[in-house]
Amino acid sequence: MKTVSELCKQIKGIYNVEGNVETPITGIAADSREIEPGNLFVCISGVHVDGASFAVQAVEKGAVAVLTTKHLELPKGTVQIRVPDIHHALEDMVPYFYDYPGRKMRMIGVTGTNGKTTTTHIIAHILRAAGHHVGVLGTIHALIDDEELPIHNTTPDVVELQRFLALMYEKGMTHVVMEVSSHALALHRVAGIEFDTAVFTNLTQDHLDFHKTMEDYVAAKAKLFKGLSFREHVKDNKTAVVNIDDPWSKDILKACQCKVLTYGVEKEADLRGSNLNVELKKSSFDVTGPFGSVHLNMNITGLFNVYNTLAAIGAAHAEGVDTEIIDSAIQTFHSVAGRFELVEAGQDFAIVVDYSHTPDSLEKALTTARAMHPNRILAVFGCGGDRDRTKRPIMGKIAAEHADIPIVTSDNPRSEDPDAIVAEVEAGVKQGLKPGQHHEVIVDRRSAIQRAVELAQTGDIIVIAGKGHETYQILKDCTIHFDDREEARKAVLALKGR
Ligand SMILES: CC(=O)N[C@H]1[C@@H](OP(=O)(O)OP(=O)(O)OC[C@H]2O[C@@H](n3ccc(=O)[nH]c3=O)[C@H](O)[C@@H]2O)O[C@H](CO)[C@@H](O)[C@@H]1O[C@H](C)C(=O)N[C@@H](C)C(=O)N[C@H](CCC(=O)O)C(=O)O
Ligand SMILES: Nc1ncnc2c1ncn2[C@@H]1O[C@H](COP(=O)(O)OP(=O)(O)OP(=O)(O)O)[C@@H](O)[C@H]1O
Ligand SMILES: N[C@H](CCC[C@H](N)C(=O)O)C(=O)O
Ligand SMILES: [Mg+2]
Repeated sequence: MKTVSELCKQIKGIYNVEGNVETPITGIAADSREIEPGNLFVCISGVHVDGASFAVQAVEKGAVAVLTTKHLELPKGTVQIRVPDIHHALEDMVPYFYDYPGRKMRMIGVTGTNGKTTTTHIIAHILRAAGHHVGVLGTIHALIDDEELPIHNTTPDVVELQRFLALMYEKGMTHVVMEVSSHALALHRVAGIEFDTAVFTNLTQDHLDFHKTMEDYVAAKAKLFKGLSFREHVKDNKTAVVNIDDPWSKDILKACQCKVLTYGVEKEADLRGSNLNVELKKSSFDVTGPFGSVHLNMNITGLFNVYNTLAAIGAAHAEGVDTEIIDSAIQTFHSVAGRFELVEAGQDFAIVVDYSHTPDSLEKALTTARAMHPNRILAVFGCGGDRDRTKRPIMGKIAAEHADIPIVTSDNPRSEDPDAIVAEVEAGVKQGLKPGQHHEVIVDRRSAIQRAVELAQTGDIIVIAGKGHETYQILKDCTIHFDDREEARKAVLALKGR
């Protein structure tokens, strides 16, 4: 526990305190619904609401102090810490409050547009095989060894993140493998963490609603690698693991002042994959690296997963794991939920549920399906509401070019009109269609999946893209339970029962 005075001493800029500075603080929360007695409540002005409007509620729940930019009318006795910039103050205070857990464990960060979740899971699997206690933070969940905890964002805000890290340290984790999103880097969510190994997977279009340009997007990603140069604290021995085949790797390499390990398939690299052989449920490839050459058999498929595996091998190597352990762990790794996941309900065609929700990942998923030499590919996909609109027609065109039958549907429309979103996607589909090629638009996702199953013939592959592991559909007024895997299975069983 620390006092208000101790916390305030960390603030690098100006601040003003009203109330008893010796008040002890039991925890920090930016969400009034999560306040526990003795906590400091942080008022964040968000996209939807101003956290300050929940300050009174937070105090009623037991908050003893409030961090705010403006004077608030609060119950007597509540400490008010006023700062000009909440985010800067949080960066200074929160990691200190939790005793900098991100400096006491080996921290491995993975950034890039696609492949972060998959790569973090492969790295964690290898580190566990080497006998380490590993925490994982990312899109699907947080893992502390094999204990699973829910998470709000791919990379949570500084308060939630430091709380997770403190818990991981307390529970004996020696390593943390985490996805570091560009939002997190731009919004300083990873403040106070000293990364040891950082991985760059790739950079292609996404999130331009937030970053505006690709240059701004890569600059955010590069921050992770600049951070590897800090020599302020006790850690040393830092490595950047970089996909050299990606054209944006030049910008990442410019930011690195530490050891670099490159990986790739096309260009000369420290770790190079070759002789790829893909099947629906498995694949194999050769990897040549500092340790010589090995042939690897994997239970995951696709060229994109060769890249993810090379990245993971590089990170594990940087973390000092023996080559034999790395090789055998790769061969016992099983896929991540919702990433090229097969739905098998006795049908004579394949159904793949995949989390591709960007132009590049959709193309990768469809070309991987094509490499299986299917009869035809049916692609059921959509684009999220309240997200980068410019990717909609691009994804539509890609689906038309790489699938035989594109079926446009809804994917978390959020506050937007679902009909308007699918219309923007369909405009792109029309640009990519070949003469005589059939396409459909079915706004209701359940009906779209049923339709694909009805249309499927022996030897086809249906790729249901965009939602992967998600078990919900976010609509304007509510979020409903929705799971592509369940829907596909139900659709097959219903068809068989007819
Ligand atoms: C645009 C964005 O980044 N939004 C994040 C932001 O939400 P917001 O600004 O809308 O917050 P808000 O709802 O207005 O609330 C403001 C404040 O009031 C507080 N509040 C709110 C309600 C209440 O009853 N009591 C209360 O105290 C909230 O806790 C918050 O501190 O702050 C929230 C709390 O930290 C985040 O969960 C939320 O992420 C939303 C869910 C989101 O979807 N973000 C995406 C764009 C994102 O960050 N994605 C990246 C990349 C994903 C990837 O590509 O892998 C990620 O890392 O997840
Ligand atoms: N290295 C890669 N390059 C391109 N596409 C990939 C790669 N790895 C995975 N994909 C595709 O992207 C989808 C999402 O993969 P994954 O969840 O690992 O990425 P992510 O970066 O964590 O995504 P998010 O930004 O949503 O967190 C997969 O379902 C697959 O279709
Ligand atoms: N991390 C991504 C996930 C997108 C998943 C997709 N199903 C959608 O809702 O657009 C985002 O928040 O943009
Ligand atoms: Mg992810």
